[in-house]
Amino acid sequence: MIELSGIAQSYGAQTVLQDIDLSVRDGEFLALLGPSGSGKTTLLRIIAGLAFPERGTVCFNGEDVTDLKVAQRKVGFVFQHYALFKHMTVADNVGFGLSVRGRRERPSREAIRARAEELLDLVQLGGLGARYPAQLSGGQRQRVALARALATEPQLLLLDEPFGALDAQVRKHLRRWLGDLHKQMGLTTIFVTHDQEEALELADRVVVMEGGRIEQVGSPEEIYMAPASPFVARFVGESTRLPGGHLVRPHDIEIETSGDVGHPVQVANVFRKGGFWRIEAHSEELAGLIEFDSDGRRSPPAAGDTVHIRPRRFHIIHGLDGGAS
Ligand SMILES: Nc1ncnc2c1ncn2[C@@H]1O[C@H](COP(=O)(O)OP(=O)(O)OP(=O)(O)O)[C@@H](O)[C@H]1O
Repeated sequence: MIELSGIAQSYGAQTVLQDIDLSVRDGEFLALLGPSGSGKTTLLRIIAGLAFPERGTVCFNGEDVTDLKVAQRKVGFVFQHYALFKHMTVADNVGFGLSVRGRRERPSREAIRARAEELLDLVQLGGLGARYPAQLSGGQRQRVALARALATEPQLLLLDEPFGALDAQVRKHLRRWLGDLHKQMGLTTIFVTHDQEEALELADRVVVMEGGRIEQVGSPEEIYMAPASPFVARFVGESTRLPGGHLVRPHDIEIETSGDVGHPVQVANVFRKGGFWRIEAHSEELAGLIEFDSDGRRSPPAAGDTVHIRPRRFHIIHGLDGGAS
């Protein structure tokens, strides 16, 4: 169990984190999600022991580790820019954390080699230990970095945008793979992402951050279906504002074909979006465009048409009239 209490950090006049309270359960897969500059990486570095907070405490299993350095915390981490050692083979990269241990704790050379091979199998790179990083693809390199992080048997795994630099396909593939690996190993894992899809798909719980504060902590369903603030509603998933001020998911709006119930809107643009149509429309009551979706198998309304729309009942995001734009 990891417990952060009252964590605060600033750089010069800029407050980067304030009043951060957070508990992470054993075995949990937790996502820190937020826009650029919201403080995710700073928080992760404080949990790792790579940075030290101005105020607040970090506890691992009831022990105060706030002042302990990274090497004393038993954490493994993969940062996007924490590159592999180019001049070392893949196997030596994986075994690095073990080979630099003090003489008493250092396993034998053979044991390190065996452990590296075992971990390379785990990340599905068995047999590639003799290669150099330059002879691997980007996705393979990230898996080596993960194997390297796991080599020292950390009690906690920290990942900072581990797949950020990869193309969308590889990223999606590695995301699934990481989810499976977590299920298999059950290691407490905290990962930073600004990609809501990644957070919602992988995490047991998502921590949404903005401006150095936690806006909401919850399961992916809670975050998506019951956002605690307009910020969360806008940042996680798509939302659109209806006359009356409610925010609604575009796919939860339907066109009312029987009579004149619902809100009359005038269609401005229609786009094909995979299996459905995305429609943008104006309303006399609202500045800005309302977005909603229509079944892709039916022909969509045309620009200039007036249609009546209404939200399907249960998924209105309530109480968010203020602040929405
Ligand atoms: N060492 C530092 N010195 C000064 N300012 C810093 C330092 N590290 C971070 N900051 C500032 O703190 C704020 C939060 O940065 P942080 O990297 O934690 O955000 P983030 O949410 O991880 O963003 P990103 O997704 O862009 O990585 C930013 O405004 C950043 O410029």
